[in-house]
Amino acid sequence: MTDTDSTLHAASAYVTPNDSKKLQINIDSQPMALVMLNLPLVHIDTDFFESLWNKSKIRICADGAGNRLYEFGLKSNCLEKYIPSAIVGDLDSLLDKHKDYYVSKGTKIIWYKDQSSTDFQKSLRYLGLLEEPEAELDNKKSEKQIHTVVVLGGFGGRLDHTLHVLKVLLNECNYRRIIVISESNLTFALPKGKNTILINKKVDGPACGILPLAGECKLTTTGLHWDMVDHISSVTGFMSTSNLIEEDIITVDSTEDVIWTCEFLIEPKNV
Ligand SMILES: Nc1ncnc2c1ncn2[C@@H]1O[C@H](COP(=O)(O)OP(=O)(O)OP(=O)(O)O)[C@@H](O)[C@H]1O
Ligand SMILES: Cc1ncc(C[n+]2csc(CCO)c2C)c(N)n1
Repeated sequence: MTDTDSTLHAASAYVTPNDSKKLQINIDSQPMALVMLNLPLVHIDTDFFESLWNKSKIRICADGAGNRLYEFGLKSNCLEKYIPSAIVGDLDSLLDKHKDYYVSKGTKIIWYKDQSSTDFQKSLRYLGLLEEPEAELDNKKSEKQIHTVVVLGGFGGRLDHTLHVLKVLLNECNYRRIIVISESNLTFALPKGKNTILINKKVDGPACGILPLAGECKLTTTGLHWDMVDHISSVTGFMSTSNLIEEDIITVDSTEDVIWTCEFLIEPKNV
């Protein structure tokens, strides 16, 4: 289905429960880690949240996200159900009452005091430590397992934080998959070269954009309403925003790492 040298992205199938595309490709092979950021959880469908939570092997709250999770748990009567593996950060936002509760339930509190990385970066740093193979056993080193990170709440709120999350997606895109789910978007980085994006029109689109935030690049695409052929794109020059998804498979060939973003809507049940 795809060129062998093309990077396959099946983000919406990966995060959506019971997506039939999962049957076609083995996208569940990478374990999921959930990283929650400090933004309101009010917009998220509770069934969708539960499915993400259950699929995740590791659940990390970035500092103040611990407060959000606590309030969400209290309001939806499932405080005990959602106990994070760790709360990570400089811990200037986490309330003592919430910290004490989660500690009593087994959550690890990880304090990184530096003031030059965000709590999102600190959360990824901690995840990296968890991924380190155990000490050698019988002269065999267990293999390092890289998680796909699903981030809840990356955008909206403060613009500096929002841009910082995008920067981190670009920084990490040649190392691990990170998928950001925000109020109405699904966003991830495409490493330079050929990319194939599998679309589920029930939840993805129609609006989408390709953001050349790592610098000027040349783009060739298929499957979009306004496709590009060797089109120069940059933040101060031409940038493809308000484009539309036409096909179930989109291809993007880029000379630089870029951000892919599309509308994403999980219809809440019982509405
Ligand atoms: N208003 C916001 N808008 C967007 N993202 C946010 C916002 N507030 C927090 N975040 C995200 O959630 C993470 C954890 O939030 P928290 O408020 O604990 O962060 P912080 O890094 O201490 O921020 P600050 O710069 O306010 O000290 C941040 O690293 C950031 O990625
Ligand atoms: C030039 C420069 N600008 C800003 C910060 C501050 N800063 C960046 S990330 C972070 C942690 C937020 O929790 C803080 C305080 C710095 N250190 N250096």
